[in-house]
Amino acid sequence: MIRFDHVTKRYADGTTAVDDLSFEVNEGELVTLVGPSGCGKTTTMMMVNRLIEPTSGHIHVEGEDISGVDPVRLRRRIGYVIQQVGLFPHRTILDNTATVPALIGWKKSKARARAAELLDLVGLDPSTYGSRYPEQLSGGQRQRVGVARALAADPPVLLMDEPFGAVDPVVREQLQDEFLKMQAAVRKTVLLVTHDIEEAVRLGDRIAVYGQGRIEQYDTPGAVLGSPATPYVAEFVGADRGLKRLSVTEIEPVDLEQPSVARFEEPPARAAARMREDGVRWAVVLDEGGDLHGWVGVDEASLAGPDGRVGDLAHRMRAWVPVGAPLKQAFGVMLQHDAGWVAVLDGARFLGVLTPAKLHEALRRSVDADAQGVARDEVEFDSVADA
Ligand SMILES: Nc1ncnc2c1ncn2[C@@H]1O[C@H](COP(=O)(O)OP(=O)(O)OP(=O)(O)O)[C@@H](O)[C@H]1O
Repeated sequence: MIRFDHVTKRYADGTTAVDDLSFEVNEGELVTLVGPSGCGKTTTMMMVNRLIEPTSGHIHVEGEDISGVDPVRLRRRIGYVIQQVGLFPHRTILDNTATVPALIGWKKSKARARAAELLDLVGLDPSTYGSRYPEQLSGGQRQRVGVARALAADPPVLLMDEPFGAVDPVVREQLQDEFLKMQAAVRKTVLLVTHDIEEAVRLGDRIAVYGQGRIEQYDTPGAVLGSPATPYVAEFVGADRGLKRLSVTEIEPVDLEQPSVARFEEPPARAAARMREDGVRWAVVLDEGGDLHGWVGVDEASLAGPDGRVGDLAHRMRAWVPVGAPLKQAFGVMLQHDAGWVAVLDGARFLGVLTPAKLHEALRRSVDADAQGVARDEVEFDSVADA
């Protein structure tokens, strides 16, 4: 979708900002360009919409060599979001958002309807915010308008230069979440520049880690954090990359342990006998369909009368997460509830529990899976406990 072919940019003063760069961004993919100040990220991005011309090499967008495309026509296909947003101060939010559709000749009513739709998409109610002026919005809200405006003419490609850089960390995280949700719906091809490795990891399907004018590693967040290609990348992603990796590694069924099970309808005494046999203090309570109804302790099940059902004794399971959630979330839930494990659910269905040992194993398994280029359940793995 976007392809760089041996692209070099040398400025007039001799600075080589980008040095023989080749990489490709697939359709619908969000690629983050991350690296220290002055490494050439913005130059890379601005060559895509021809605000900067390469010294040599070729860039293709949607299969077309852009050096032959009229820049104005090219930019209509490419939304552009920058940190300073650049809203027109004397135009309403609705008119600001409708700028590009109006420029390319849409009827005013159609352009405004589209703008209202986009404002809604970025979480700003057009009936409240549409008639306001930029100075009447918070920084975070202005940033959202910037995103809405860039999407207004429905361009296939979106370039974003530090789009969430100007807001505080809490708002930034919120904007990132909203943007990810939106991207899941609209699936644009996105190049996003950031100097923040956390942001790069959080947003990118793939990350390009820049050294001086060059990409040092181009891979998924998991792979970059798990197996940095060079000492430079390792240094850049930081010593706490194991922690960062927790937030990009999803819980999979292969990571889970199966605890003792007590059936919802069975007599408590029977469940208690089984728990004693298994040498455990508690069991999860499941119905016939495998849905989770909480947990029950061995002592209370032993003490219950002969007529009851396990289901009547079940305690609510507070420590749980959905399958596919990041390991970091599971870890957070464990700490929050001071629990030694968390239940993992697929809807209401119980899949197993994640323990700290299994969490560690999942992390190691995902590092190996990325290094070997295979799925996580294909990794041959000797756990510490087996050794
Ligand atoms: N017009 C210019 N003339 C000369 N050198 C320039 C020009 N624009 C940028 N540079 C230099 O090119 C290099 C790359 O700049 P670029 O803006 O692409 O970096 P960046 O990675 O986006 O940095 P930042 O994160 O600070 O924005 C830097 O050394 C910069 O000083």
